[in-house]
Formats: sequence, C-alpha cells, structure tokens
Amino acid sequence: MEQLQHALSEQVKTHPFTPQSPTITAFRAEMPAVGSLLPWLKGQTMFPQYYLNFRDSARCIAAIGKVRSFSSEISAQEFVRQTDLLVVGGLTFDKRATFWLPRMVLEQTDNKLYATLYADGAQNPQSERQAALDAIKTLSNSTALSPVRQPLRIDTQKADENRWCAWVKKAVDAIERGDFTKVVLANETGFVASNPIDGKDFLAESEKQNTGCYHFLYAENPQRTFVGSTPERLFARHNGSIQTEALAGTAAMSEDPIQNQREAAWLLSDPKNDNENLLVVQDICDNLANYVRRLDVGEVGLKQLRRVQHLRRRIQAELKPPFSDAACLQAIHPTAAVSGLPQKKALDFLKNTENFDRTWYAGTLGVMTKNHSEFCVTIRSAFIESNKIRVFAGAGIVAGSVPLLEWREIERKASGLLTLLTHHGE
Ligand SMILES: C=C(O[C@H]1C=CC=C(C(=O)O)[C@@H]1O)C(=O)O
Ligand SMILES: [Mg+2]
Repeated sequence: MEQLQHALSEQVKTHPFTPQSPTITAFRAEMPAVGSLLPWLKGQTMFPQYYLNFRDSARCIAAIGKVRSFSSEISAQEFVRQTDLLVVGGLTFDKRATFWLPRMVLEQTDNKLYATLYADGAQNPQSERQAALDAIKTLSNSTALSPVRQPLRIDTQKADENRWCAWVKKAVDAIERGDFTKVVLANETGFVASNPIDGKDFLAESEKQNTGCYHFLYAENPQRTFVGSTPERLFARHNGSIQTEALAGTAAMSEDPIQNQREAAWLLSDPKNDNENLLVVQDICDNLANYVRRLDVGEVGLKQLRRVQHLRRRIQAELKPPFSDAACLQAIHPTAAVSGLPQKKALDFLKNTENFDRTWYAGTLGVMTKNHSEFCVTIRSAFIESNKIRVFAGAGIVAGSVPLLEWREIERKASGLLTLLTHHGE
C-alpha cells in the first residue's frame, strides 16, 4: 500500500488544481494483488463505504467517500458515458436509485491491485487538494478481521410461522382466482447479539463459507451496514452483450452428498419449481424484448450453495445500440425472482401483505462503466446496526405452493447468513 501512496501523492502534488474546471481528475496507481480488501475497508472512517466481490471472476471492488452523486440511473449513465469513469450504487427494491463516484476506489483482479483517487475540478481547489491528500492517507489504514461467532437471541420477526403460512395461503388463493401467477413473499427477522457485529468481519466469514456468490456491503454511515452474499446476477454487460439469468426454484443442501443428489434430482423434475423458474424466464425475456436484437435462453441447470440449491437458466442477449444500462435496470429490475408476475399486480399484493419496507433487500447493487457493467440482486442480505442484525429471506409463491414448505425454504435461505454467527466455521 505504501507503493500506491507514494505514486498517488506524487501525482496529486504536481497536479495544478485549477479553479472552476468542470472536469473530474482520476489519479491512478497499481501494485501486485494483496489478500482481501476487507481489512482495508474495516480500517476506514470515510463514508459511504461500498464493496463488491464478483461471483464469476476474481474481480473485487472496495470504495470509500463520494465525489459526485446521482439520484437516477439515467444521470449516472450520462456521467459514465461522458467521462469514461466508474460509478457504483444501485436501486432499492422499489427502484429508488443511488449512484455515486467514490473518492477512492481499490479494484483487485487476479494479480493486480489498482487504486484510483478522484478529485472534482468544480470544487474549491484548495479543499479538493486537501481531500485528495486525506484520501491517500487512508491507504495505510487497515484493521485486522476478527471472528464473528457469538450467541444470538431472536428479537423481532415480521411473520412467525403462522402468519407466514397465512400470507402464503392468501397468495395461493389470489393465484387460483387468477389475480396473478406468481408473487415472491419475504420475511424480515431481527436478532440481538451480545456484542456489536462488524459488517466487514461478517462479510469476510460469508466469503469463506458462502462460496459461489457475489459478496456486497453498502454503508451510508457508520451506524448501519447492508451486507450479503447473493447467488443471483441481475445482469452483466460487456459492450452490447448482456448476460442475465432466471434463478428460482429451491431445494435443500446439506453436508450429505447423497442427500444433496436426491434433492437435486427432485428439484430438476418438480413441476412447481420449474414453473417458478420459467415465470422468471418469461418475465425477463418479455421485458428485454424491446431492447435486444437476439436473445438465447440456456438449458435448466443447478446453482448449488451451502444451505440451498436453485434451478437456473442463463439468458444471453445482444442489445440494440445505444447499450443502455439504465434501460436494462428499468426493464428487468425487480425480476419475477423477487417480485412476481404480472409485476404490478404482484407488487400491489406485497404492499397489502408484507408488514415491512424491503428497502435494499431484493434491490440491486453493482458498478457501471462505459464498456462493462454488472449488477447483482441483493437477496441473502441483512442490515447490521451495532449488536442488532435484521435478516431477509423470500420465496416465490406459485400455484401448488405449500405454506409450510415455503416456510422451511425461507428459514434455510436465512440460515446461510445466520449460521455464520451461530455455528463453528471450518
Ligand atoms: C427471494 C429470494 O430468493 C429467490 C431466488 C432464488 C430462489 C427463489 C425461490 O425458489 O423462491 C427466490 O425466487 C430470497 O432468497 O430472498
Ligand atoms: Mg422457491
């Protein structure tokens, strides 16, 4: 990190910082890859903090501070197109957009660590120079990660087993009446731990145990951290190609490989779960239709995780120019894997049934650049506030859904995060 500090300081020292220049300056430096970026992030006091460890590559981003903010996906995209810089952020479940250009971004790939420091020419030159120098100092801050295991006590639960089963029954009745074909109900469960839970420690443990996922963290301030490990991609775009997927339909996973195989065989042949998945395929394909010139849906496969396994169909499409991330976000988020179909009817049902605000749960977080953007779906997630944690889990309800089985499904999904605190790690 000293190497990065030295290289960036030299650039900042010689930069003119002319008054009232409208442009953003990016100062860049690189060094060989280090281990996890989480100890660095844990050592920071600058907010907001953002972290995204990608699912299918070694790429990982950790960012602090904010130089510019954008309250819509369109304005974020315009900025990215004009400047060729990166913005991070996303949309809540109900599509409220928050994007920003961070002060400092660390980006790690297979073998390199890149640091980029941004300075805003539209600000006062003296204070911008100082802010840039302050950001460089953060590179030497790092705090060792600690174990997170500790006793938990259940605090509040938006739906207990009985209430959940009543919600599912109400949904199945509405589906039978023909109000909609699918709705994804969710629950929020709050726990109290004896000591404060550190979001970075928690996420580091999740990276170890919940492999095959995107790992994300978003903290607007020191009081509250949104974290999670999701198996689900919203989309990844490379120039005009996008890759998305229908991930829905669930069976159990355990430490018994024979049992897991039995569950997998059942999942692959169960019509209720296949329907759950196909409705997501239909939803994504219909919503992308106006923006693509070719679209392919892959064969059904399995996405196996530590506590659950899912049906997955990959979807690959060629966008019509001008390859708009804002259009993709608006078209496919929230997918029928987290909302329902038809969407408007399903969302009305959720508003009248769920007794909590989902905010960032089942939203989307990612990064946007001119040529490459990627967003994950923020399920398998939780809010951490000091010694309290609120965990979210949902399940797609379709014709034939059995309330108690859907209860077991959400309990298993939530256990992916909860067992990090309560069980012995490997
Ligand atoms: C809504 C969630 O999961 C979705 C993703 C995969 C499988 C799902 C299911 O089988 O119900 C859900 O659609 C969640 O974990 O909160
Ligand atoms: Mg399901």
